[in-house]
Amino acid sequence: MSTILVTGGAGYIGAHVCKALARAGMTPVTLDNLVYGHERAVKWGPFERGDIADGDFVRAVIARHQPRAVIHLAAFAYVGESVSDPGRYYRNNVVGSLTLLEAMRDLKVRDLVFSSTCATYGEPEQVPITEAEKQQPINPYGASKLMMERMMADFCAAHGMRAVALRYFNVAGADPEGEIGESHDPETHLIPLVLEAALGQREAITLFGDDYPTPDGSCIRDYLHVSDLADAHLKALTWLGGHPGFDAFNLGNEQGASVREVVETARRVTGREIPLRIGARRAGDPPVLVASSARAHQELGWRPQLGALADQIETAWRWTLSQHG
Ligand SMILES: NC(=O)c1ccc[n+]([C@@H]2O[C@H](COP(=O)([O-])OP(=O)(O)OC[C@H]3O[C@@H](n4cnc5c(N)ncnc54)[C@H](O)[C@@H]3O)[C@@H](O)[C@H]2O)c1
Ligand SMILES: O=c1ccn([C@@H]2O[C@H](COP(=O)(O)OP(=O)(O)O[C@H]3O[C@H](CO)[C@@H](O)[C@H](O)[C@H]3O)[C@@H](O)[C@H]2O)c(=O)[nH]1
Repeated sequence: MSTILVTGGAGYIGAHVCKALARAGMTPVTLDNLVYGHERAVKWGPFERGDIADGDFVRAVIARHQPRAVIHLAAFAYVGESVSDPGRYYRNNVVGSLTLLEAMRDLKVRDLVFSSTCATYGEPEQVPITEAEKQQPINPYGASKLMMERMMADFCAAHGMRAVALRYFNVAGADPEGEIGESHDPETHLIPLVLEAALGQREAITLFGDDYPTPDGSCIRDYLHVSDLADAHLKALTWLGGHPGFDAFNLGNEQGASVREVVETARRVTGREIPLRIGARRAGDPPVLVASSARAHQELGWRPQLGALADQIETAWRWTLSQHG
């Protein structure tokens, strides 16, 4: 059986990746320090609690489990916080990732799939965004992810590694079978906050800026279901086998939805009231981020199945109800 080390496997996306790996007959080994993750989400394969920045620990985990590849999701991912506390982001996402890369180099684990982000593009010149777009991040979170991409490319060139950066757009929804979902504390993502408002746990949702250059004035994002995203990791692992060096893929649905549209869709799906207040813009938010995933379709043979925003919100709503309902 093939063993895959999954850093951040106790987190939202990582747990869905572990489930997909197990379903495909592989053994995921979760490495997570639980700073944001949950031990109860580690349901498939062994759990190693610790920090990616602890080189001795990472080396011991690799020596013990002999993974054939690493999927690296462990990171801090709050855009707003990265603007107010950049050191926290560079330390965890850059220094921590470098420690992991060095451990892989030392123990000769060649293959790496990395959680990157469309935030590495900053404010794109062309939408939909292809991989050819210039990477000019406008917040430290995006910059920290871009730095890791550069380190990966250099390690591939110097040490014969094979690595792929998956540049996710906005990840949404929950496991359609209801086993896992999104449970962040603090929660900053739009859809879970909207659903908390639908549940009555939060008075209203604040719209961060209604004066963007978009048709309804609110920011547009490309929402991708977390199970579709998990599937792309499996496809990327297979693809790496025949492709030495570094490469990157944009992963999205190629459709934009505005914040107002997300709220409207959630009202329809839940049948509940969701009060909306207009607030100020949030620092570091580009107006429009929509993917071109043509390369991922062609090269990886990946196609999202849950493209409709209403379906994505529906899975998240069922998860929310199961946790709080
Ligand atoms: N959620 C999104 O929309 C989105 C979009 C683009 C990229 N990403 C990236 O995907 C990855 C996963 O995101 P998520 O939404 O699942 O976040 P998450 O916070 O739920 O998961 C991250 C996990 O990493 C762990 N972790 C953090 N630092 C660690 C460290 N130093 N050592 C060990 N474990 C550590 C946390 O405990 C957590 O379980 C992140 O790298 C994020 O940047 C997320
Ligand atoms: O209470 C809220 C929360 C969010 N938003 C807006 O909703 C949109 C989506 O915000 P959010 O769900 O916080 O996602 P992003 O800030 O777009 O960031 C996510 O998506 C990025 C890729 O686009 C990833 O890199 C990040 O890790 C991930 O957190 C943005 O325009 C926000 O300004 C609001 O108006 N009100």
